[in-house]
Amino acid sequence: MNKNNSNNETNTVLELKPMQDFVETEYIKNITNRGLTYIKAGFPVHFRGPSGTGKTTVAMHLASKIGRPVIIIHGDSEYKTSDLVGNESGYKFKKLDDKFIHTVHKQEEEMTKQWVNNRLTIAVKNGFTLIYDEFTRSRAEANNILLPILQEGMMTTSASKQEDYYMKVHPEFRAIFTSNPEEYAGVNRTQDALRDRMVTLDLDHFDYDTELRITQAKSKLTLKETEIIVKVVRGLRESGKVEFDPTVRGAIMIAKTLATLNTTPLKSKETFRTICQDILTSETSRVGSKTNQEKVRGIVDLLIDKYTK
Ligand SMILES: Nc1ncnc2c1ncn2[C@@H]1O[C@H](COP(=O)(O)OP(=O)(O)OP(=O)(O)O)[C@@H](O)[C@H]1O
Repeated sequence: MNKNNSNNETNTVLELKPMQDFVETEYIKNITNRGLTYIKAGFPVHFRGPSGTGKTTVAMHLASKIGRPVIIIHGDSEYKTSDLVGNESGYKFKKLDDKFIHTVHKQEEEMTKQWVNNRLTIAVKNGFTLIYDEFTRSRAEANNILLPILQEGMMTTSASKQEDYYMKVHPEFRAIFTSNPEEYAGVNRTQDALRDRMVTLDLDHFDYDTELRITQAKSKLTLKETEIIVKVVRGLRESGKVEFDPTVRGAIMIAKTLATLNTTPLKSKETFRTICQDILTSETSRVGSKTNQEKVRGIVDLLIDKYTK
């Protein structure tokens, strides 16, 4: 295992196994198969969509289908190219014992700077699958290094003075990207240039069947009880009156909280109401505006009455 001394993160190589409660509906199969087709054709795939639309999960699922070891990078505005590629870090000490002059045991310490590979280099060199989650969060200057990798199959380790200045990308190297368009701020030429070199698949909130099955898989409530939760969450989303759409995460949180309390929407409508109000106002109004929260409460109340009759 390699350590990145500059920020103390671990360059973990993962062997992805299928997720235990992974839900594979027609929608998920379709998006995964499309992704796999482009990967097989040699193109990087980019899953783009708002928060909670399953980008990271689909990326991991696709990576597990590719079947190679996986390296994950999470986009970060603080990243420099060296955080992706690696840098010279610390010193390697080598002690020399001069055995020829027996009377004088001369000891020398030879110091050589050590190159520490970071995750991108490890993936490119060994032909691993790279998942670059939320890549647009990193600055364009840091991501610049990806252009020749995706375009020419060549990595230029210009951030260093290491010997192999140009490194050929391993033929089994594959890259999967995710991004959230809500976070994509303004004109950023490198990010656009990168996007031209990948196939972007847009994800939206899950269809009813997928959202229902994911919520049920995570909570183990019955299908009938889970349906009520999912209908309330979708009803709020489809009302078009909220600041931020509630996601499958809201439905999962409500269902898991009810399961922990050993109750259900039909067993205790009032507990269900309180939990929905708390979780859904929290998910949909991020600045905590009272007017928005009141609006959400009103819509949620009506939806609960409608679906728990
Ligand atoms: N196919 C699936 N099977 C089971 N659970 C899933 C599936 N897809 C998504 N989920 C669950 O739905 C939630 C949201 O998914 P995920 O984190 O992949 O979305 P995302 O679009 O990457 O979100 P964000 O942009 O906020 O990171 C997670 O709790 C995840 O475990």
